[in-house]
Amino acid sequence: MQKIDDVSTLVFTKARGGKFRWLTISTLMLAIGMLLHLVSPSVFGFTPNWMIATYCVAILLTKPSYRQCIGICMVAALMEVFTSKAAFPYGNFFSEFGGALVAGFFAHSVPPLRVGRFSLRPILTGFVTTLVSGFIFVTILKVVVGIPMPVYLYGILPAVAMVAAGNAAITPFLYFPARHLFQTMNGEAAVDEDVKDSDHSQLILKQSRPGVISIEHLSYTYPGMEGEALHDINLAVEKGDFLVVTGANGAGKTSLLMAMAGAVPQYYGGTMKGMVFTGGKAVTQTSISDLASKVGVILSDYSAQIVTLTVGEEMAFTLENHGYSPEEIKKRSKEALAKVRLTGLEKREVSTLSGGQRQRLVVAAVLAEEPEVLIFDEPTSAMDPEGISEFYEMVGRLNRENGLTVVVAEHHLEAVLPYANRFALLDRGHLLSEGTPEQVMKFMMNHQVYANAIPDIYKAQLVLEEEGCHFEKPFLSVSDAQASIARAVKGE
Ligand SMILES: Nc1ncnc2c1ncn2[C@@H]1O[C@H](COP(=O)(O)OP(=O)(O)OP(=O)(O)O)[C@@H](O)[C@H]1O
Repeated sequence: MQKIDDVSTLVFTKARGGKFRWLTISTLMLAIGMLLHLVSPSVFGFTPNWMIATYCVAILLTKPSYRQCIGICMVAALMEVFTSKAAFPYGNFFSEFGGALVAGFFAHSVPPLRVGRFSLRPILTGFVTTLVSGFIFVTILKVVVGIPMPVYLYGILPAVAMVAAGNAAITPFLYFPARHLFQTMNGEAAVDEDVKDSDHSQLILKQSRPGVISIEHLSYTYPGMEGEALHDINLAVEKGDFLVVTGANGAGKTSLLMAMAGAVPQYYGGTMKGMVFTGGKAVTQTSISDLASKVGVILSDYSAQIVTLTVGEEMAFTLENHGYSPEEIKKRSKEALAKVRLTGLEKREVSTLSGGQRQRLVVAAVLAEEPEVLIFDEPTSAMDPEGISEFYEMVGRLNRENGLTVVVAEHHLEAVLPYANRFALLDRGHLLSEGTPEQVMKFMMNHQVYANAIPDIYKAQLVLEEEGCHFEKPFLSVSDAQASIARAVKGE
């Protein structure tokens, strides 16, 4: 174990990909392989092994772990066993086990070996994997069926080499279009064949200051992007804080929130410098699902987080996956629904709820997991002014009464700032100012950065102060202003 004292020098790279990207891509590739296997076109008189070629492509595209490679290849072997005409088809399980290790090795440890823009790796992977897998298969066949040695040596082994050569030819023909297709579907940088994932498992990383979330020298670049979305951010979120993060479009608010939840870089991939500690753990050393039980995230597109038909089912969904008993699920659901004022709606169909109620349902489902921190990414973008006030009244209550730490990315400052004790301003990936709402608003005003977003009521206070008035508290809401002006008029 290596102890790292200065996290500012740490660099973490990860190829983009959700947890199940390898599974979806390999399923698709194997289905294509099966289809081609059944149709069996031949190349120069030899029938290539389409199943091996397609799993090589899936493994090269997604770089799954060795265990996942074996999983993919066992599915391929099963398909081969069902369709094989060989005397001992079960040999496929052994041969594809070998194939999985070889293809995994090429994906993880062999560089792309470029000739111009063209990578030789798919050719080599197709050839060597087929050679090794084929050798294992025919050798098992020889032992089990009793093939004579001369036939094995001079007939079957050369045939294996020919099939391997055929696979060397077809693998790039499958690989490059598939790569192009996934890039088009997922964005330019979806397939990062040259990115070698960092491994922090052997490092001892210590948070340098207290806080449920500590962001230390964080810089982050999305996969395939040139510029940094976040640059050298240092920010700590203490237990019980209500932190609002603001900034113009593209300032980096969502990226920062996703870094707090570990989705950056673990889900999005890319390159991260520095470190984020959430719940006392470095995000690169904790799985996203572990982080999710500590940090609940409500996305701006909250509807995408609803996966079931009724309110009760939605509440139970994640808890069931965590293995809670039916009694515990019922208790947690009831408590969480009460916190968001949706008591008694368990039987209601989600489609009959209003937008605001749906959002509160998503909050309740997250609350039922009893996280320490709630993260909201621009939660009010689709709400009317009344809905916005009601929403922040609820979030403020969860913060004050339930002791939940809250982080919100928000443009509409008027409704949220009365509940916030901390405020941060981002501008083109830089944290320009951080402190109390009053300190940061003064900074925004003085430097004219995103000053249009400052609530009018606070601007009115600044005008009055320029005229010589003095108020003890900042005007964060109309009621703050009324109370302060009333006290000033009475001369208190
Ligand atoms: N998935 C992605 N891949 C590549 N670049 C991205 C991705 N998401 C965001 N970016 C880029 O990162 C930068 C910061 O974006 P981010 O979404 O974090 O900003 P934001 O402040 O939340 O913006 P908005 O208010 O518009 O939601 C922008 O330049 C954006 O184009």
